[in-house]
Amino acid sequence: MSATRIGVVGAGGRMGRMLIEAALKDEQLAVGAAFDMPGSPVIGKTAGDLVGMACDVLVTDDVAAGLKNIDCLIDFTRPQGTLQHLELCRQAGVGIIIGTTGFEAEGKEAIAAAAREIPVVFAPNMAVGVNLVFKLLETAASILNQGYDIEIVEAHHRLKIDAPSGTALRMGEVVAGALGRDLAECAVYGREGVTGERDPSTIGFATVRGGDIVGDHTVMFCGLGERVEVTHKASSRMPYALGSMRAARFIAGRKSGLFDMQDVLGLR
Ligand SMILES: NC(=O)C1=CN([C@@H]2O[C@H](COP(=O)(O)OP(=O)(O)OC[C@H]3O[C@@H](n4cnc5c(N)ncnc54)[C@H](OP(=O)(O)O)[C@@H]3O)[C@@H](O)[C@H]2O)C=CC1
Ligand SMILES: O=C(O)C1=N[C@H](C(=O)O)C[C@H](O)C1
Repeated sequence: MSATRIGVVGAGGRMGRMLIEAALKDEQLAVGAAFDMPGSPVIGKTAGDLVGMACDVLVTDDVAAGLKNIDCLIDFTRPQGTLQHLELCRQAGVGIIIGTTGFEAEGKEAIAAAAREIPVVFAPNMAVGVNLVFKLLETAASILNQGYDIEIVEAHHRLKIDAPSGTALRMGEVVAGALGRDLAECAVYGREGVTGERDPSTIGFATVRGGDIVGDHTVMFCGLGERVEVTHKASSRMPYALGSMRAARFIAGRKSGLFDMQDVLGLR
């Protein structure tokens, strides 16, 4: 069987480089294209240059042209860029894996609409461990469903631009869903001043930003006399990249559909 050819957009970014490295080490995948922003210092370099490995695919800013050389695009950029790339993929009939976070509702709707024509994996966290945690949270919330206050704490590096993280928000959705609540109605994003006593129906979020923290998430179920904490800590971005490689293999040969990592990992 021939290798699935992937393209990486945002190739010079933290995740872009990790994705190229993971794909070059994967015998079932090949790097067919690499893209970054016009004017980026990585344009004109090879994908291999970015990771110190052998690969002479040039980094270009012409996504539309490069889609001809790939079966699937992997996008960890920014919502505005991702939505442009999504439209190009839709026009070219190429599948896309979206790791970008920070979308508004309109952006999520555009992704769902495109998935009616092309295969899309869209997940705020591609790491297997985090996706296991989503399942653990369903169980925890369904058992600790009364008398426990839920607080979600996340910590990331100083360069992260969105908050709370996409993963923290998904954790909130999972817990809210298991408790029959709507996160949009019960989320509290930070507290300041005289807040009054805690409303037991709320799910609180707290965000830490600093240094080179790769990504920590803790969901706390705080009762009287006991507290359960479910924590995931990433010490490398490679688990996100390896999950993305699994997603690339998952959509190979599919015609359309909106999937997440629970689908890719068979956890649904
Ligand atoms: N789902 C998951 O498992 C994970 C998701 N993420 C998410 O992935 C995204 C990227 O994270 P990270 O790699 O740390 O970020 P970086 O800033 O390191 O990389 C982003 C890359 O995208 C490029 N870019 C920025 N804007 C655009 C645009 N409009 N069009 C095309 N390219 C663009 C940047 O180019 P330039 O540098 O020239 O601006 C850069 O190469 C974030 O949303 C993050 O939350 C991160 C890790 C895991
Ligand atoms: O920006 C990051 O770094 C990360 N972003 C994702 C998120 O917002 O959840 C995933 C991971 O936590 C790293």
